[in-house]
Amino acid sequence: MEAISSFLQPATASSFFLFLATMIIPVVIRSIVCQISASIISMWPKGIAVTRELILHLLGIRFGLDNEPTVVVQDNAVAADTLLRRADDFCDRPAGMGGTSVVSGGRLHTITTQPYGPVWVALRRNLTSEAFHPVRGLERAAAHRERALAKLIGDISGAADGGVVNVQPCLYAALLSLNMATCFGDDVGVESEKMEDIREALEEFRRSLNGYHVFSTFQTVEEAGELTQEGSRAVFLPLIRACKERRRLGHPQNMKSPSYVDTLLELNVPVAGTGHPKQRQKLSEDEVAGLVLEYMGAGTETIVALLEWTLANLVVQPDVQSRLRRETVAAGGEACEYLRAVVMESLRRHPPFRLMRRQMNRDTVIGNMLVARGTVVNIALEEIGRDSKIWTYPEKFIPERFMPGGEGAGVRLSMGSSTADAGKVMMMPFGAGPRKCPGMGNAILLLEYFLRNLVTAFEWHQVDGQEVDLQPHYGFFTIMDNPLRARVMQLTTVNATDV
Ligand code: HEM
Repeated sequence: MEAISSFLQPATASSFFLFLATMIIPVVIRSIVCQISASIISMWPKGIAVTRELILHLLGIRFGLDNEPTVVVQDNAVAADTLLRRADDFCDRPAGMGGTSVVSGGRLHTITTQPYGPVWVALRRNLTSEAFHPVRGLERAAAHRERALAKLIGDISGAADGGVVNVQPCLYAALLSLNMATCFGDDVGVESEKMEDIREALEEFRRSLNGYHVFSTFQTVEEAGELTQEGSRAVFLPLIRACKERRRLGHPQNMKSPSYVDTLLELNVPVAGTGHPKQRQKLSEDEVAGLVLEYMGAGTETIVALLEWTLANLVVQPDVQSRLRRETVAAGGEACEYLRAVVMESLRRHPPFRLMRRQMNRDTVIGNMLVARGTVVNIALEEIGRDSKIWTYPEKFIPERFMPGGEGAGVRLSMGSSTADAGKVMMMPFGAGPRKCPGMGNAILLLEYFLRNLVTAFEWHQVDGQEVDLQPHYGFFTIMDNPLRARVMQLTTVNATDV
């Protein structure tokens, strides 16, 4: 009693009521408005979902920075219309929020975060015309791929504890070493302890991204971004400087086979905001570090996640695994139609990005709804690939659907900017339109390369008493909630087969 009465001394009592007025009442009002907006959301036409932030925005009510007006497009016809027919209205990404901001620590230095304009064109063109050039770039990386595969096979054989392997760390180490080699080149000696620092920086990047959810506050994202930016500078700047030194000494490797960092150091980008496209400048070291983090993050996490999901499905469905092995062996270890079907089914069923974010740069009609400039548009990539109007048993992993006669036969992943493509949209794991993923060709090549070698080198089985759990963990990337453990049986000594 004494404690309560002293708590209610006149001065404290008035602070208590002030506390009620400032803290509790807005929460109550907010909850009532949210209830109203939730009912409006439930009545919204199918195909487009709106968040309560958009309703609040339309009602003229905003609660802090995290209340961005947001639309979620769930229908593939609406998504195609949005991304292709109205591409110019959707070519920006939300600045200062989202995973893009995490990557750049809140500064617009990566391809993903650049506003649609000349700097974005220069950075993106550099990636696609060099490292990811469909012939020159991908051939340049062939030796790196072979080394990464040999490491992967060795690690899986070595890590088998009574035949049981934790798959993800082996995949991660192989993809990391491959991306390090294509990013920095062969001779910027990335010794194992440096590799460990890099793994930790990316782990930090992944942790901060996975802790990030679509409706996180701006502050959370910014804090995570600063941490990541700091860690990645410490790790990547010495390597970038080593590349610079190698260039200064005129090392022959730069001429023959430039790495991604070599191309970035060579690049001249337009000076943003001057309006003079011919006025150009070199990238700063920090900008290069941001682009390196983007390359390493996007190129490692996505491929590792998809390979792990695919192997998990092959463990659960031994008949699919046997058919894949049989047809790959029949094709002389090379890519075959069924391999492509397995990869397509994985991309449909387990796209690493559940949502893709854009921000509208003018008032536009999406579906039948007029949506204001500045609204964040989320395209629900996962839901689009699981639309039961298009896919039979959409939740099941059935590669046969992509074989001749199946509902997905002939589906194209690369919707360009042509509006004629819009009718063919059935899934878009790589996005669509001018800002679609520039790593798509490389990603498919890597998925097919590692997968065909992994199924011909090993048989993959369930661990006795441990069922494979296909539950997803939805962070920034969609990964397995319970990482895959598999019992492996070595079949052959592998000769890496490359494209
Ligand atoms: C299976 C692997 C991958 C998937 C599923 C994937 C998916 C995506 C998606 C959905 C987007 C957004 C596209 C849009 O807004 O329309 C994107 C953008 C991007 N991806 Fe990928 N990605 C993959 C691999 C890669 C790789 C290997 C790299 C490069 C190392 C990469 C680099 C990028 C970049 C730089 C962007 C931003 C493009 C821009 O804003 O212009 N991705 N990716």
